[in-house]
Amino acid sequence: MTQSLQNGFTLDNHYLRDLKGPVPVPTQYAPSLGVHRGSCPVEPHKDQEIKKHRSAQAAPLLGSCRVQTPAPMDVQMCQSIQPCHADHQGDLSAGQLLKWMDTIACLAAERHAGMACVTLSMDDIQFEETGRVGQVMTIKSKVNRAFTTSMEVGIRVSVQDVREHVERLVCVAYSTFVGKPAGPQKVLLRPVEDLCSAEEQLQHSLASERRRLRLYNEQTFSTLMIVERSQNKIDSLLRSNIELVLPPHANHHGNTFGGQIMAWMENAATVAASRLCGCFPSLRSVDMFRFRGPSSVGDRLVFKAVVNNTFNNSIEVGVRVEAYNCEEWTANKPRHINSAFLIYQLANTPGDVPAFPQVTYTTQDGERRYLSAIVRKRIRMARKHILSCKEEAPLSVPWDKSNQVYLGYNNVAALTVLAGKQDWEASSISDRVAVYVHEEVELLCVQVQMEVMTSALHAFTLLADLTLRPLWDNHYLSCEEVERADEEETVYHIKCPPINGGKSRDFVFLLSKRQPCKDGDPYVVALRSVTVTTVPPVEGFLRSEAKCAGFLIHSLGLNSCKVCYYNQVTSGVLPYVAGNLAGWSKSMEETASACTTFLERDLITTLY
Ligand SMILES: CCCC(=O)SCCNC(=O)CCNC(=O)[C@H](O)C(C)(C)COP(=O)(O)OP(=O)(O)OC[C@H]1O[C@@H](n2cnc3c(N)ncnc32)[C@H](O)[C@@H]1OP(=O)(O)O
Repeated sequence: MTQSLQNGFTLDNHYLRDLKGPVPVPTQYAPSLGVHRGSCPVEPHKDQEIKKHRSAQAAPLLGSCRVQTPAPMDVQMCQSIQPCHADHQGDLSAGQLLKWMDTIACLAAERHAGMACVTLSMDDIQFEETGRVGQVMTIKSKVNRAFTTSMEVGIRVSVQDVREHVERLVCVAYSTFVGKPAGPQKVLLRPVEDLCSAEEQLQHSLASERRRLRLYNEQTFSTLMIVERSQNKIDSLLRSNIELVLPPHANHHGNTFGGQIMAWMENAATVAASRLCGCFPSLRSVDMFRFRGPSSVGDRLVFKAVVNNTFNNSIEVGVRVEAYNCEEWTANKPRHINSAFLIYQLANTPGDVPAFPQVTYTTQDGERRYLSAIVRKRIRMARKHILSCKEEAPLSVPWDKSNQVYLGYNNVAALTVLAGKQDWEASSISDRVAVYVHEEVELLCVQVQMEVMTSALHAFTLLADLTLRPLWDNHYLSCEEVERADEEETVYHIKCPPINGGKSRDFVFLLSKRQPCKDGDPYVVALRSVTVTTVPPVEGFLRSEAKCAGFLIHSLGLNSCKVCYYNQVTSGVLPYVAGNLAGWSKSMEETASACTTFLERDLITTLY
């Protein structure tokens, strides 16, 4: 049963949702020990441990204060979309949605911290749907994990047409909040405990991975910001907009409401995007809003929006927010309080090929923004795949010797199709190694090209013997031959080390190798996962799968060749390439160099 409360908040008999003011707490949600939430009773002996842990957590620490608070719960808001929330086309304005999301996330954060909190950042958001006037938006939030002084709040937004009873997902977002310090001391947060459901546990562990990504993102942003400050040129496309912060724009602590700042940013970006396109592109995603410093009533906020680059079906608009109080305004000394990048797409009407006008740059600063938009697109793509953690249907096919011809053909054909894909984007290029990525809707592939000073046949011989791979690839702990069907098809069992605190993994691969049929054809070494009854799951290893991977080796002359490695990224492979895709690791380049060195050494003679 659900009761309606003011401002669209609801309180139901499963979750305490309205956190405004002193709402009576049902006994099962009380923070006292020994009580349980939902179906997760606290065992008596654990009860003592938790008590000890909590009292330790509650002790004040040097230079900080520690707050003891009730366990975190879902907070939920339902809003009926009114004309005042919508744009001129009757769609819910993204700015209004951002305000609701920020409010609801803040309430979850404040419940966990037991004190006033401020938004530090809101991560990338991908909007899957929009809402229309008359529909109902449901926005839920929950603290997934508290770190030291910051905590991650997960936000889920869905929309429902009440006549249809079908709820559609609008977006999932993650905000970071910190306790609002009363003085110079930072507030240390107690950890999130009593993770009952598998989903809560999953989100708790994923939160630290997401944190890693956002802190890495922060470094990238700061580098960009340093360049921006040092170059004081304004591109012709840059548009400025000013807002005066009035009392209705403040939050419940008297600072400028974060949701309002995001809504103004979205407005500035939308104006820049629609002026460029001459139509109304829709906001599809946002690259992290980072609240760098506070602003308050009376500040003038200047929003500088510029279209950085246009791609095949999207454009990126950068928005920078500068705040001035009266004195700063006179002295022309702004405070940089926020920056974000917003991605727009044209609505796809059937038969329409969306086309964006090309952006050209005329200044050095314009060029920097143009190029960094390309880099951000790649990082965004990587983060999307890393964070989506999609469950896949089983990818392995049963290995059956009687079906060897078909399986081998299938293996080689899949690699040939993968290699034939167009639109590979360069990710890193050095003298002898180049890494490329290719993305389609649900598909992410990587390609590593190496120039090797050895004959194509020599490289093929070494690469087609997978038992040699641990000698140059430190992603391989070991590789054992399981079954050699004939000269061309062999099944191997590979064990891989754990990465980034994950589990060790193992794979069972069918390797199919082919010599060129005619001059100019490449040598082929194709790999895909198979299931073999003689290799059951191994304790301590997570059985993982690869759908399509392998090498194409092109001869460039007697003693040189180009080796191209391809991999269609699956959830089992992703942990090993995630760092590369997001830009914090160079492991692919390092492995490629090790491979080149290995192929150029005359190992055949030493090993046989
Ligand atoms: C009703 C909705 C609520 C609102 O309207 S709030 C109004 C809008 N927000 C604001 O005005 C806040 C403005 N910002 C600020 O005042 C300061 O930046 C703020 C939030 C106090 C933080 O300042 P500092 O403490 O100096 O920041 P810090 O560098 O020491 O980091 C503190 C914790 O944050 C983390 N952090 C840094 N950059 C991050 C990022 N990009 N994304 C997520 N987390 C990030 C950092 O690791 C640290 O966390 P931890 O202590 O390791 O747990």
